[in-house]
Amino acid sequence: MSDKREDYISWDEYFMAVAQLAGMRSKDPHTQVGACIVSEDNKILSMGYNGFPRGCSDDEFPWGKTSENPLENKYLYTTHSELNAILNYRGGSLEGAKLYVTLFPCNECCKAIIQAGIKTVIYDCDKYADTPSVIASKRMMKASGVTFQKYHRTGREITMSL
Ligand SMILES: Nc1nc(=O)n([C@H]2C[C@H](O)[C@@H](COP(=O)(O)O)O2)cc1CO
Ligand SMILES: [Zn+2]
Repeated sequence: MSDKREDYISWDEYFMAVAQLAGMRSKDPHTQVGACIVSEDNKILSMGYNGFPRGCSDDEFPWGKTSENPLENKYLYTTHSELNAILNYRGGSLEGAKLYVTLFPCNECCKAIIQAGIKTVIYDCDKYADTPSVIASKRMMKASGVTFQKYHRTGREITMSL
């Protein structure tokens, strides 16, 4: 009998890699975010990335962020990866689920995460940690019993031929 492989990827590597892969679909030139929602028993339930809502053309709506006119910037139009992942799930309840996300959730997604019943957030980057949005998000997660933990990078590199 042959021994099993030992260099298989861990659950955390697997789900964060799926979140990263989803983020690669984003058209945002500055920040690409991906999310993957996983059940308590490690089944992938949903995925999402940041982008404009259905029907709002990636070629017609603005991707910039520096115009003085807010209507000419992306912020009023983008759906965040986490909200997309929640809304993409049509299978019922997300109660007790885990969310893998490449960037810490903002306060708006945080509210959706809490109300959807997601109980654990595993995030990679936290580049907006000092903003009121992320500070508020962490405050709400703590108050409502949603635990958040930083993903521990392993340094493993994965290459794929497509
Ligand atoms: N957690 C998040 N999930 C997301 O999907 N986003 C999206 C919204 C924008 O499309 C982009 C942020 O743009 P910028 O301000 O870094 O140029 O990432 C942003 C955050 C930050 O809280
Ligand atoms: Zn958000």
